[in-house]
Amino acid sequence: MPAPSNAAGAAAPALFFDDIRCTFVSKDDRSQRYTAVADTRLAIAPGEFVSVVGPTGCGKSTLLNVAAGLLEPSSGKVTVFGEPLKGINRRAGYMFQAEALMPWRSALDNVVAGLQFRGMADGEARALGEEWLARVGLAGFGDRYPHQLSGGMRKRVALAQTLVLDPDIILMDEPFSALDIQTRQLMENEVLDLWSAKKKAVLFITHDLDEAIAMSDRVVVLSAGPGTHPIGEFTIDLPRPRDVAEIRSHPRFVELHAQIWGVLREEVLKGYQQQKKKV
Ligand SMILES: Nc1ncnc2c1ncn2[C@@H]1O[C@H](COP(=O)(O)OP(=O)(O)OP(=O)(O)O)[C@@H](O)[C@H]1O
Repeated sequence: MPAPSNAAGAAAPALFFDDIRCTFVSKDDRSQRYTAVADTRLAIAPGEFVSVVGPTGCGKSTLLNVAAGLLEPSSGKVTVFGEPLKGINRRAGYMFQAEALMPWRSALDNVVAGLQFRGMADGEARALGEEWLARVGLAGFGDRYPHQLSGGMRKRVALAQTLVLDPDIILMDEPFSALDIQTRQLMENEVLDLWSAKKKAVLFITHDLDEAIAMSDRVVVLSAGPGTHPIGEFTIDLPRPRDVAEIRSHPRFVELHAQIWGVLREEVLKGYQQQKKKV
C-alpha cells in the first residue's frame, strides 16, 4: 500500500506503519503462536506529536520496537520519510521506560556517547553535550555519575542523550512513568518546550490518557490483543503552548478525555480480563 500523501504532493510521513502484523511464539506454549499486532496502518507526519494509548500488554512496545527497527514485523512494512526501513532506524532516537544510562560514565559522557560513536571529534561532542545538559536544566552536573543524580535528573540526562543526536523522529515508551507526579509534569513540559522549538515527529507510548491528551496533536487508541490495531484516532485541538497540569482543566480537554475514554474503557477491561487469565 502506498504511504498516504495529499494531492499537493506533501512530504511523505516521517513514519508509516503499512499494514503491520507481529506474531510471536507463545511464551506459555512454544507450539503456539500469538499475534500481538495485526492490520496496523498508521502514519505520523513530520513534526507531529502522536500518542498511542491502549490496554496493558496490547502491543504498544511492540509497535515502538518495529518503528525503531529493533523488531522486524512478520508482515507489512515500515517506511521512514518514504523509504522502506531496513535494520535499525537511524533517523530515530529512543527513550524507554527503563534506565538507559551507563552507570560507569558521567552524565556528560553518557550524553556524548552517541556522538562519539558517530565519530564526532571529542571537543565538539563535549561542547554539544554541555549545551544539551544546560538545555535540560543540568548545567554544571556533567561530572556526576548516574547514581549521584535523582530519578528526574537521570531522565533529563537520558533526554539530552536522545536529543543531542538531533533525530528526525523521537520514539518514547512511557519515559516518565517511574517518576513522581510533580517531576513527571515538569519533564512533560520540558519535552513540549524542546519539541516546539524543533518540531520533530514524536511517537509517544503511554498508559496515561491524561498525559497523551496534554502532550499530543493526535491520540491513537489501540484495541486489546490479540491482533491489536488502531480503533480510534482523535485530533487534539487544544491550544499550544500548553502547560500539562493547567490544560487538564480546559473544557475541551475534559470533552476529549470523555470521548477517548469512551473508546478506550472497553479495551482496558478486555485487556484486564486477559491479564487475569494469564496469572
Ligand atoms: N518477544 C516476544 N515473544 C513472545 N511474546 C511477546 C514478545 N514481545 C511481546 N510479546 C507479547 O505481545 C503482547 C504485546 O506486548 P507489548 O510489550 O508490546 O505490550 P504493551 O502494550 O507495550 O504492554 P504494557 O502496556 O504492559 O507495557 C504481549 O502479550 C506480550 O506478551
